[in-house]
Amino acid sequence: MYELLDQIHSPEDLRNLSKKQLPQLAQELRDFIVESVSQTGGHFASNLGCVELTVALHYVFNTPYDRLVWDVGHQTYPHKILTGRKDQMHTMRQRHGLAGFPKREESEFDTFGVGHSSTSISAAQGMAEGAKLAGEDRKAIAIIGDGAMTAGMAFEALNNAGCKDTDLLVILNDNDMSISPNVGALNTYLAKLMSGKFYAAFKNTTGKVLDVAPPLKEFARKSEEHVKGFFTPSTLFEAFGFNYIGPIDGHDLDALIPTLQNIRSLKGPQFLHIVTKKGQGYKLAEKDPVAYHGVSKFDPANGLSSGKSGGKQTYTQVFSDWLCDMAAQDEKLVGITPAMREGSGLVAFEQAYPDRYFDVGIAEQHALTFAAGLACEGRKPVVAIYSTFLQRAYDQLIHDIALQDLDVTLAIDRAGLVGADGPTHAGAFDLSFMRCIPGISILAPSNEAECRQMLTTAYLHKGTTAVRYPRGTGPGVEAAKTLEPMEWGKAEQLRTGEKVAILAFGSMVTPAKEAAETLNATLVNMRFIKPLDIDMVNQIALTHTHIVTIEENVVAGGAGSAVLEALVANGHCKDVLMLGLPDQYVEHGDHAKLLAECGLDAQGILTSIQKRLATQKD
Ligand SMILES: Cc1ncc(C[n+]2csc(CCOP(=O)(O)OP(=O)(O)O)c2C)c(N)n1
Ligand SMILES: CC(=O)[C@@H](O)[C@H](O)COP(=O)(O)O
Ligand SMILES: [Mg+2]
Repeated sequence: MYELLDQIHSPEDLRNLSKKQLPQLAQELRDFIVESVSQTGGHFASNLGCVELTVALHYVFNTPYDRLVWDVGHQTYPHKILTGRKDQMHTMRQRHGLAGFPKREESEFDTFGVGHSSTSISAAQGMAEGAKLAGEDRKAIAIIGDGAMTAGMAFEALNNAGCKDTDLLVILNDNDMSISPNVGALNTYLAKLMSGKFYAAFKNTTGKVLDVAPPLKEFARKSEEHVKGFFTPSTLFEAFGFNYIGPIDGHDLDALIPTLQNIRSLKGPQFLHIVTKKGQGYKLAEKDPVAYHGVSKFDPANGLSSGKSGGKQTYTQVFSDWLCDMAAQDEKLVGITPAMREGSGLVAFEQAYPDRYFDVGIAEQHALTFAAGLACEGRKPVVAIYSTFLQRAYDQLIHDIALQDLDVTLAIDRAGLVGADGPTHAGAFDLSFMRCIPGISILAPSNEAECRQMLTTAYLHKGTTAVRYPRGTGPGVEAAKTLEPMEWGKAEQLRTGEKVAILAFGSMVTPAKEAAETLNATLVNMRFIKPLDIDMVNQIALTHTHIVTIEENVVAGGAGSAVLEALVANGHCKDVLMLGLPDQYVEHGDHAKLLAECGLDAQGILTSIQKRLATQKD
């Protein structure tokens, strides 16, 4: 039972509370998040850090008329709870349940769909300009973390918004953390602001007392100057044309609420810098915000279980081991991550080779062009990147790397569906968008051992190469300790059957095995999407009547399309069934169940082929 929280069904209810009741509400909200996320899993520490800010925003602003635009969106559980979704929190990130990120279809309070970072300022500015054009006085507020603030897109938006007189409020939620500790010059700069004249008291208090909270007179004066246009910038954000306010304690409602109320009446671009603690209120998360960034189910009394999973190795672990082993063999190897050290498996590499490790912040575009520069100087860059985030760096992949035939290896994790994070994070498109780039080579392993071998193969191959592998574990084929490459461009025929040939790519080789057995079909592990093994395709076409392609990528433009193109180019006219992800966004949920929904589990593959055969006469 939550005395106040149970009565809040919309922000209207929240706005009917007295200010005095808000600290209790915040405490209940925090308790509820601990209870609920410990039962469902999901993003955790950032949500605890955002409780007071969320209460204050919905209290002060007239949501949903006023637009709250959250960056990344992994910190929006308090927002979801306060906007009528408390009773659905137990469905978090499950199929047909609540999404882990804001989603426009889910609620009118979710003004903008997110998952990828650093979009909030642009979107909020668009909304603010839209309101102005419509003659409406609504407010637009972007809430962005210090990690998300490091991306180029955020600065593109500041650069644009700061020269307009549009009413836009940017709130920087600075907790000195990205997923791992935040990096870069901006982070150093924010730390300086923190330790400066404004904020001396915060660090040594329980977070309740501020020397200068709220600095109302100060910001009223500054904003008057700002409007008059003769103010001298003293922070980076002022130099960008914003009226800078802060830093203030983002856990202190007595500071947040009057500050926001005052800002609300100000005109032009406003920038509020708040300081929070990731994991606030749950000691274990405060102590280890990296581990508690995203969690699986846990016992709130004891925290995350520290015992090893004991299960199979994940592909990420295979990559992590390979990277360290290859780095030991080749001193030219350098490893790059755009802010995904843990997720991409670079922790061990950073520890062993700190000088050759580069966390460039949330900056995928920069990560690739930076790799290109290193390659120009004879280094051998390995960029570890999630498939979905590589989308951000498409031009850099073409223009800065492949076009110049630079020797860069992309280790593309989370290729295919990712499960609970849903469509914003699915690696559904990389085969399609990379396959058309001249000069690039693309490999997809069917198991862990092959993953290691392919990483070696790609790394030793001169030129731009990509190895794409899925989230989580594979079939459990233990990787060798050696660094042996495989034969370049050659597929592997796993089974010889009759009439039907299944050409499977990467993660789809294992589920295709059952169908191949049942149908007495030929099964080929294609291994290379580019260069495609044309000899194999020709030989299959000459000896089979039906060809089936299977991939964990959208069918449109993917690996099956490559096979189709090869068949046409070589004059084969065959019945081809192309299986893969559909031409729609696959929602969040359990990975295996989603694959089954897409017909990409063993049974689904068999059924699709049988249906097709039933419609064909040979
Ligand atoms: C374009 C993009 N790259 C990487 C990520 C992965 N990612 C999600 S949250 C996060 C850290 C964000 O840090 P911050 O904005 O400070 O929020 P905090 O987690 O500290 O609350 C990262 C790197 C992402 N969502 N989008
Ligand atoms: C919000 C975000 O982008 C990350 O926290 C992401 O959810 C991590 O995904 P993995 O769990 O697959 O590393
Ligand atoms: Mg942060």
